[in-house]
Amino acid sequence: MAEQYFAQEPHAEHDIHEIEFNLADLNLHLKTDAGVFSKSRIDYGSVALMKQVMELDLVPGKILDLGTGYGPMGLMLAKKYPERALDLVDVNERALELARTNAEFNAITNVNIFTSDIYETVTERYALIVTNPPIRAGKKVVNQIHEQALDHLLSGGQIVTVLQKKQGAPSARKLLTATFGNCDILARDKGYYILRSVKQ
Ligand SMILES: C[S@@+](CC[C@H](N)C(=O)[O-])C[C@H]1O[C@@H](n2cnc3c(N)ncnc32)[C@H](O)[C@@H]1O
Repeated sequence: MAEQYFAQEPHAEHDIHEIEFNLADLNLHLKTDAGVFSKSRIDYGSVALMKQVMELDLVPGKILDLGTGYGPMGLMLAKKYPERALDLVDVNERALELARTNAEFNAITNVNIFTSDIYETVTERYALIVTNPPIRAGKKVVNQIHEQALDHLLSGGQIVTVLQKKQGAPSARKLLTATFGNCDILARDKGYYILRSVKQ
């Protein structure tokens, strides 16, 4: 069976790619590799999510990118909010190493990049949690990411997530609504739903 992108220590032979991520007037130059999610281009869902997130008003506080991969979302937010601290976490060590390299290469210093299985090693509360959740890791993991966000957000903090309709966006919306008492669809883009819940 092919190795999954959420393997903790991928063994796939290295295949370094360099890609650009441009959004608004911000630019990132990113290295990707075999064994990590969406190595050839920034995932469509991640771009769709980021377009919405860049427009949000946030309460003061830190930002968490849960399942950061090689860092496209968290590093872009770090550039947008140089005055905020960000935590970027994943279980895939190769992805985390790339995210660290990418932070350094883009001269980004306001990020802390570390291993966390879902929220296992996350101790803070955040103004914003962004996630393009690991659908292939299974519904249980995706549900935990959404449900447990409530305990890791500040009052007024928001979680923004992206799922395709066919990969469970409607049931994720139900769970988020049950957990937070609210869940907006910020955008529908080619079958991707960008969902946002706010901690009251
Ligand atoms: C759909 S990818 C998104 C990656 C990146 N945010 C992007 O936009 O390209 C989901 C990420 O979640 C990570 N992941 C899988 N299971 C996880 C878990 N239990 N805890 C934290 N991250 C996990 C995967 O390794 C992968 O990097």
